[in-house]
Amino acid sequence: MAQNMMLYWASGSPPCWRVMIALEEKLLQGYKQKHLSFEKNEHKCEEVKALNPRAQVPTFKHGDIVLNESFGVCLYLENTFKSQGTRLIPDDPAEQALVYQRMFETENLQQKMYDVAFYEWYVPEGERLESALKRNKENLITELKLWEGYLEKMGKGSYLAGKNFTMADVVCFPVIAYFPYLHCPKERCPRLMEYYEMVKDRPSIKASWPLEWQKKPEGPDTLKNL
Ligand SMILES: N[C@@H](CCC(=O)N[C@@H](CS)C(=O)NCC(=O)O)C(=O)O
Repeated sequence: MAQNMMLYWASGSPPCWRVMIALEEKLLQGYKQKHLSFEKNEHKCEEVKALNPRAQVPTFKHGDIVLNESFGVCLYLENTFKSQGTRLIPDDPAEQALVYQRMFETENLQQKMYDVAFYEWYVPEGERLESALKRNKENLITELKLWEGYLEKMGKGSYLAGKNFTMADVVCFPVIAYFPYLHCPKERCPRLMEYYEMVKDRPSIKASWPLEWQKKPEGPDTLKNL
């Protein structure tokens, strides 16, 4: 089944990681894959460009079907292989609504984390402002408080959208994993860090753990002063 799937991916990319977790959860191991290096600009190759006009990863193909948005790939896999592996989107309307809510809210957490963690990467030297970085940090702290509140409300041992591991966890875990990796103080998000500890050894997550992180478990300390 998975042999006619192809994933173009790069290590450490949260969008790629979430697709890989979904593939694992849906028992689609054995898919074809190409690991591309950002450093070598391999994601800009003609093979990817032919499928994805933005030349980004993940780029995913199943037979003749091409999908290159990570949330889209995750939803496609769940719908196409509903009864295979972990059920990631519940049928109950209220539960389903919460899964979708947390899934798409992840974009906020991801962007606000990037705006601090990768500020120097995104903003050329002459355009950097202390005041902008400070504002980005404040925005990220406010966002983290929301997620802390969600976990607090659901109680200890809960996943992001309730008592079961769902698509909300598939898409958000790779973003949450960046906080300890980039040295975010635990006090900023103690509940998220408890959640991280609970989920990090799940087989789908371990099987897809970023290769660079395996070699060097600590990343740069760009979230240290949050
Ligand atoms: N909305 C896309 C975003 C994909 C994306 O931003 N990919 C990044 C890696 S995390 C990328 O390919 N960056 C290289 C580039 O844009 O040149 C998704 O969720 O799949």
